[in-house]
Amino acid sequence: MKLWEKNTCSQSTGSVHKYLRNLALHLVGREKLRANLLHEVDEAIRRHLHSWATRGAVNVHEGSSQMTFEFASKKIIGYDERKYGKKLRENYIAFREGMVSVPLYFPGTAFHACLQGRKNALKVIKDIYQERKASKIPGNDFLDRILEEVEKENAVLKDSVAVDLVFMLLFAAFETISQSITLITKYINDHPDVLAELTREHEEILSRREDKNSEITWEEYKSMTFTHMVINETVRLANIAPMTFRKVVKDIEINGYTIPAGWVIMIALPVVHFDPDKYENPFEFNPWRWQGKELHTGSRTFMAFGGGVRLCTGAEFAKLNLAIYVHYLVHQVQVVSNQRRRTL
Ligand code: HEM
Repeated sequence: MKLWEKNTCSQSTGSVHKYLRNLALHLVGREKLRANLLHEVDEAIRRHLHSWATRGAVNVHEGSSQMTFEFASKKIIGYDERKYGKKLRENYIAFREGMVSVPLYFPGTAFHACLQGRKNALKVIKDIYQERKASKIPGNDFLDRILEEVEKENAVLKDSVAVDLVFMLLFAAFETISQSITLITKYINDHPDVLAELTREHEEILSRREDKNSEITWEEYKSMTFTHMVINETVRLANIAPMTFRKVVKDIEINGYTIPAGWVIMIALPVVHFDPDKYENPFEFNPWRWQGKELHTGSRTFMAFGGGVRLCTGAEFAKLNLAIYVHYLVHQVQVVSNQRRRTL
C-alpha cells in the first residue's frame, strides 16, 4: 500500500520529473507570483484576518488551515466548499494525521484512516476532473492547464497521473503553509523584540504609501528584509517537512560506510538545522542570525525546502503567503494569546 503513486512529482525521475516539475511551476512559479498571486493572496489573507478579528477566539491552526485550503483548492481545481461541502479538507486532514504512523491497515488505525482519507479525497478530485473534462467549460484554474496537457496528441500526462498530481499539489500547498502560519504566529507572540522590529519594518512600508489601505506591491514585498529573516528562522526551527527520501542508484561510500544501490535513505533535515556548528544556540528563535546572509531557498546548511533538483517548487509561494500574513498581522490585528494573555 502506497501513500503516493509512482509518477507523481515526488516519485518520478528524469524527464518525467522535469516535465511534472515545470507543470507545477505553472501554478506557483515566479511570474505567477508577481502577476497574479501577490494580489490574490493579499485579498484572501486580508479577508480571513478581518473575519478572525470579528470572532471572540480563533484557533490559528484551524483558521489558517481553512484559509489556505480555500485558496489552494480554488486555484487548483476551482473547489468551492459552499458547493461541495467540507469533505475534501476533512479527508486531507485524515490523510495527514496518519502519514507517519505504524502501517497497520485495519479499521480503527491511523494508517487505515490515512489511506481512506486519500482514497476519498481522490474520489472527489476525480469527479471534478471528469466533470470538467466532459463539459469542456474552463474554470480559470490550474485544472484547465492540466487538461490542456492531457488532451495533447501523444500526451505525456495521463488521467490517473493528472489526478494524483492535483492531489499531491493541493496537499503540499495547504498543509505546509497553514502549519508555518501557525508557528510564525506563535514565535512572534513569544518574542516581543521580534514583534517590535517587524512593526517597525511594516510601519515604514505604510509610511511610504499614499493610500494606507492599498494592497502590498511587489517592491514592498521585496523590501521586507527582516520579515524574510523571520520566515527563514521559522521554517528552520519548524522543520515542517522533517525528512525526505532518496533511492540510492549506485553504490556510494560516505565516511567509510558503503550504501548499496537500491537502498532507500532518509535525510533528516532537523539534524542540519539543529547542528550547533552550523547554528549557534540552534533551538533558540533568533531571526537576527540571518542578518547579512543570502536568504537562499536551499543550501547545504538550510534545507527546510529541500535542495538540488527536488528543491520545493512552492517555496517562493509559501514565503509570499507568510510575508503577506505577517504584514497584516503586525499592523492590523491585535492578537491576545489565550494561553498567556499577552497583547501583540
Ligand atoms: C513552508 C512551506 C513548505 C515547505 C517547508 C516545503 C518543503 C518541501 C521539501 C523539504 C521538499 C523536498 C522534498 C524532497 O526532497 O524529496 C518539497 C518539495 C516539493 N514541494 Fe514543498 N514545501 C512547502 C510548500 C509548498 C507549496 C506551497 C507547494 C505547492 C504549491 C509545494 C510543492 C512542492 C512540490 C511539487 C515538491 C516536489 C518538487 C520536486 O520533486 O521536484 N511545497 N517541499
